[in-house]
Amino acid sequence: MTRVLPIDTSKATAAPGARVGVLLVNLGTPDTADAAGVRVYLKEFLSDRRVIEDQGLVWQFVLNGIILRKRPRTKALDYQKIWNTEKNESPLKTITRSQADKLAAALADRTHVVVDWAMRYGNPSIKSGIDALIAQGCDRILVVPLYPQYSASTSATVCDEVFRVLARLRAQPTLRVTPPYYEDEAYIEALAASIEASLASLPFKPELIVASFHGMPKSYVEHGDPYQGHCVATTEALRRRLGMDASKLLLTFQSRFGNDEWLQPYTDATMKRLAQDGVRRIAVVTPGFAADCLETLEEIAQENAEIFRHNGGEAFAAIPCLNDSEPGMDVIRTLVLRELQGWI
Ligand SMILES: C=CC1=C(C)c2cc3[nH]c(cc4nc(cc5[nH]c(cc1n2)c(C)c5CCC(=O)O)C(CCC(=O)O)=C4C)c(C)c3C=C
Ligand SMILES: [Fe+2]
Ligand SMILES: [Fe+2]
Repeated sequence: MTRVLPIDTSKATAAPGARVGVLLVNLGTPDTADAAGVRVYLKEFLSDRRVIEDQGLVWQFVLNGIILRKRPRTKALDYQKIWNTEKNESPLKTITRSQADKLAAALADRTHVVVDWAMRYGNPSIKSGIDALIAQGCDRILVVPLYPQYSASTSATVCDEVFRVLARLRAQPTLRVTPPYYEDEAYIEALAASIEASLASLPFKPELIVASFHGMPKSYVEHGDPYQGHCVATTEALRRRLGMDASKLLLTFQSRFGNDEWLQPYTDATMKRLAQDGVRRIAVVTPGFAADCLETLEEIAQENAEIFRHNGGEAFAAIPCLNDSEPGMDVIRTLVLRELQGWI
């Protein structure tokens, strides 16, 4: 008996040609800054087993009965504070698109390279990105998860989704995925340059700098996720490059979600403690985010600034992420060109 693969050939037939596709991928964000948009986004995000590892009945009840009833409304208000009203989209989308445009411009002399971008959750989806690259004749694709530090909840889930899309294709493109770049020279150099430039432009001199990374449940690391080690390696490399010790460049973890213990020290508790201990002027850098987003523009620059000031702090600066800046694009370009070797 002939076995027929259940393959979707509607859009994804490869055009003849030998082009190389580069797909930048970041986490994802709601399509609209209202409760309905945030609900759709959170439902997809928090139903991912890579993010919430125990998707059992208790979680189904908590997610559908509690979180998705309340959180979309409160988070929509947060998104409204940072929304790009000109483009009517989340900053994460604006910045990721610009990173892709600038990378395409930098690779313009390689006419057979096509650059596109996608979001792991929401839009534009990874499927639409891969379909578009294949439709332009790409038979090789380099996927670039925009996370300097690897974690299963971010980098691995990008690969999961890419492989789900490829699983439906008869004529699959050849695939490469960029590795985490948590201590690459270009990345550390770009972070250091951006910190030095920000410090030089501030109207005050911070007594210390806090490097705040997105947190995760401690148990994920105990089960083998290398994320914490990557964050430590980035921070230590930055300390060496800036000539600062652990008392001048602190490492913290933000964005705790739920009641489990997450990686410590927590950013918000550190803000409170520092201010109460008499620190008056600080700067916060967020090296784990390739682009500014809700977690940097609202949680750090607004919420944590407020916690610091409320407890006696006087001056707080949130240093922008590398985004599509010259040093930021240097990181992405260097990574992509290195991983495209042999293909271009
Ligand atoms: C268990 C939950 C979560 C884990 C683990 C997690 C890891 C993780 N996340 C990022 C990057 C981003 N997260 C963002 C938002 C966000 N993250 C979680 C939960 C977990 N993240 C939630 C529920 C949300 C949505 C906001 C909220 O409801 O609080 C974002 C911002 C997206 C945006 O729209 O701007 C980013 C980016 C990393 C790097 C990471 C790795 C440990
Ligand atoms: Fe997150
Ligand atoms: Fe947050």
